[in-house]
Amino acid sequence: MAGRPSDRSSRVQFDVMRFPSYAFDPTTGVATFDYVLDGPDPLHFTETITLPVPAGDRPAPPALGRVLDLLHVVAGVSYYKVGAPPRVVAPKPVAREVAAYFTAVYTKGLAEYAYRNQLAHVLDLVVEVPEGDAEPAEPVDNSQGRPLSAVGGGKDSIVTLEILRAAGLDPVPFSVNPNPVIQNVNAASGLDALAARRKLDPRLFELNKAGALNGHIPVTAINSLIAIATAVWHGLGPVVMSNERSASDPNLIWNGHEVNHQWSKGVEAEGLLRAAVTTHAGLTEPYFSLLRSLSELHIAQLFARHTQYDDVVTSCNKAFKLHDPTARWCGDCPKCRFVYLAMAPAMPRDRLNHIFGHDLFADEAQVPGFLELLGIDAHKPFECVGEVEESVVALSMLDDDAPVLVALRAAVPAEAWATANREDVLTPGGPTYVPPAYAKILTEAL
Ligand SMILES: CC(=O)N[C@H]1[C@@H](OP(=O)(O)OP(=O)(O)OC[C@H]2O[C@@H](n3ccc(=O)[nH]c3=O)[C@H](O)[C@@H]2O)O[C@H](CO)[C@@H](O)[C@@H]1O[C@H](C)C(=O)N[C@@H](C)C(=O)N[C@@H](CCC(=O)O)C(=O)O
Ligand SMILES: Nc1ncnc2c1ncn2[C@@H]1O[C@H](COP(=O)(O)OP(=O)(O)OP(=O)(O)O)[C@@H](O)[C@H]1O
Repeated sequence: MAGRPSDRSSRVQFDVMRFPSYAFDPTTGVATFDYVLDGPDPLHFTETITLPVPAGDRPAPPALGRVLDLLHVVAGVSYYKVGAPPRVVAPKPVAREVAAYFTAVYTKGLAEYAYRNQLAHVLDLVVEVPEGDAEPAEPVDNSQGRPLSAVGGGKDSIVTLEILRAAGLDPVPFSVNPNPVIQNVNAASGLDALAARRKLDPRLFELNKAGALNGHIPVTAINSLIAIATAVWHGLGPVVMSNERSASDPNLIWNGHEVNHQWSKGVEAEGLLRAAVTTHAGLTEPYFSLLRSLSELHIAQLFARHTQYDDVVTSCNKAFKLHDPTARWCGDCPKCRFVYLAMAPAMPRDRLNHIFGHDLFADEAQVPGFLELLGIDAHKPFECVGEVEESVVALSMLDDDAPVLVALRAAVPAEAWATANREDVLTPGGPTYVPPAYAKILTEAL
């Protein structure tokens, strides 16, 4: 069928998503991943991911190919969402742990997309795996290597980088598509960083412009596998993430399923990814989040110790858009409001306003947005923000009479104050996969 992309994506039914092939060139670091939404009138896509090539002709180890096998399937979510076919068929036989990870990424990772587009079947998908035995992986003991520390430009990864550095672990900063924010954060760290490039198939943007199905994808799962592939090729140790405790909390329940905007940052995704990589690629210590036990409020307090990033740190997601990004904080979105509130108890107001370039507590138009964070009148926004309790505790730690604070104090009901416990929010807790040696340095840093 000919026609504009919208005709093809929004009217044509696709039967199945397939993964025809991928290729990797170790001389350039370029990997190309092919996808097809199959049906009477199929759509083909190719994504290109360029890994940094290690110095000294370091050969690509077998484990690298194994990690790329996983990345091929996981990066397919961007293209799956164009048509949401009822079947997804993985390209080759894999172990149970790997199949479970694939299914979780396509269901839980796409839950917000499914909810917003009312595509209930997406949450019930089971990624099909061809018959046959998965070839076992050779064990690779990577636990003692230099950690690769994923840097996203925001406060959390800065805190991790500084904890690893202070412990003498000589971390290697790493980012996918570092934009000026990330480049400036790396420059402020003074450490030599690695970077990978990721290029979505431009066809996707044409289809989106023409009204194709679209929505949120679990981007941390993709960035994490690119980071693991880079660490493997460069002979580094574990990939260390900065995903916090509250990332595991769902935004809402829909048709009996949890919908979590941050699913691939959560602890369930972390455990499933670790199991998949260990089983399929043999790495003994592939990946963990150092900050998993901490609240955002706690991380903000740790961030406040490091003033050398004040001119560059940026957590606002609008600065990370592929097209027309803001230079830094937009000053008017849930993420800006949440991070501003979380940092406020930890630093003087003029330092906070210098970091943000905005005084959010002076702007009464922001009150409804802050009320949302405080759990009044809405579910947790589909954004990278902490728990309601963290926001209430942060507010309880502020005692000045800025106009927004006065309005918020008056609006928070008595029971919310009573249930928000500062001790709970600022005490590390919950399940983590942090290995003992790293848990020790975290404890020493707190
Ligand atoms: C920057 C951002 O927040 N983007 C979300 C936004 O997309 P938008 O159209 O406003 O801008 P772009 O990100 O430039 O995307 C352009 C189109 O490309 C599609 N796309 C992008 C990346 C990708 O890997 N695959 C893609 O298909 C995208 O759908 C656009 O059509 O709204 C989108 C729809 O809700 C979101 O999906 C975009 O989110 C990005 C993928 C993104 O990087 N978001 C992170 C800042 C983010 O949300 N991180 C979460 C963790 C989520 C997780 O589980 O990993 C967090 O930090 O808590
Ligand atoms: N472009 C990227 N490349 C590599 N890792 C990234 C990238 N963007 C985010 N990450 C990592 O993904 C995880 C989640 O990102 P997130 O944006 O929450 O973290 P952050 O930027 O460190 O802090 P903040 O929550 O303040 O924005 C972090 O471990 C972060 O380091």
